[in-house]
Amino acid sequence: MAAAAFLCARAAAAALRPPSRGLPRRLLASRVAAASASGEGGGGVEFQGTVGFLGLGIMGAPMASNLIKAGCDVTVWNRTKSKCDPLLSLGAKYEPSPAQVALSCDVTFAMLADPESAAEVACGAGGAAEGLAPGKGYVDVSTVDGATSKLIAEHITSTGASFLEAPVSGSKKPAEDGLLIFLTAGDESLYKRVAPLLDVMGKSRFYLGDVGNGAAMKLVVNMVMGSMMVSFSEGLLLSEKVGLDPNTLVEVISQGAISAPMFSLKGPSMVKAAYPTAFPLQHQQKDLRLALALAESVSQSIPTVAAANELYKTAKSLGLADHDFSAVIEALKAKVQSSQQQ
Ligand SMILES: NC(=O)C1=CN([C@@H]2O[C@H](COP(=O)(O)OP(=O)(O)OC[C@H]3O[C@@H](n4cnc5c(N)ncnc54)[C@H](OP(=O)(O)O)[C@@H]3O)[C@@H](O)[C@H]2O)C=CC1
Ligand SMILES: O=CC(=O)O
Repeated sequence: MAAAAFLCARAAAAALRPPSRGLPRRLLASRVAAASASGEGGGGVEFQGTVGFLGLGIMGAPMASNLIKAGCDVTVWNRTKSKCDPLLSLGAKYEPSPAQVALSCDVTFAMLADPESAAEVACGAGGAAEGLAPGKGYVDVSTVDGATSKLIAEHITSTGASFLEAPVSGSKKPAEDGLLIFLTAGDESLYKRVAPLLDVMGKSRFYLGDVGNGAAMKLVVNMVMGSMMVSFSEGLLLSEKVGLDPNTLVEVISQGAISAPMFSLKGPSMVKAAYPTAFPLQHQQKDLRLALALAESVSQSIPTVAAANELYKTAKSLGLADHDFSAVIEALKAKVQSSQQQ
């Protein structure tokens, strides 16, 4: 509990910290704005208690690590147990199932690969729901579709516990740096209760209302990102084909109105055909698949996303599922090659 109180002090201080001493002004503004919008007054909310973390992949491990470094009392679980070791070295505790983590913690976070694993870990045999009870909270930060999130919410709330969906925008590095953007929806009092924890892991947070809205926002953001990456890949390949230096294209783009950190970060390695994994390609394709279903549910056509999805599927079939999603450029290269052979 002492550790939790320490965390509260840190979180409140983070929300109020003058820009010159810490957060850039724009981050401070978004933090305070998000807090004000939810009626918290921008001063941070005290978190009291212990924290569980399920799923220690590319994102979950640094998020849990930041909570531990901030002084939280954290208990972890991961399907592949060895991934818990670095967190245990930092001071985390371990429980052998999601149910036991949820039983021993006040609030449990889950960062799983996809809808199937998120549902399994929350609702399956030995899942978190088995350890939940009134007064406890479950926060799912995985990227899933609204239907899965609602199913998990029903299961969790049937135990008397509270549920918040809170998918994140931002990749491996923002997760390491505590600069994620949380897109939350569901139980508002749980949102306020865990706000200090979100502020340790992220730079801003949005509360979007009913369960499903956070998932929908995340899918819309990621469908734009997935299409942007395909368009960028096409540009890199075309520039090379017409005799330009693709590195110069990256620099030109970085100085204009379509500049995006993603292009500057990934462009140089894409030119070298290197794709160190920050956001696995198979997760980007999953998000496009889920975004297409979301669009279909409201009869909206998203043809650019549909075309991009086909390229990610091709990239998966080329064995690139675990590479960074920027490896989608390899699917385009394969297309060019096969059209040249015809
Ligand atoms: N990487 C990124 O840049 C971002 C990812 N996301 C989203 O966050 C989520 C996690 O992504 P990320 O950390 O990159 O993915 P990883 O593939 O690195 O990690 C996936 C996690 O899910 C676990 N898992 C998978 N299947 C099961 C299962 N059937 N039962 C139990 N656990 C399972 C894995 O366990 P094990 O270790 O045993 O395989 C691992 O802990 C995804 O929904 C992704 O779309 C959101 C924003 C950014
Ligand atoms: O979901 C991926 C991200 O970078 O955000």
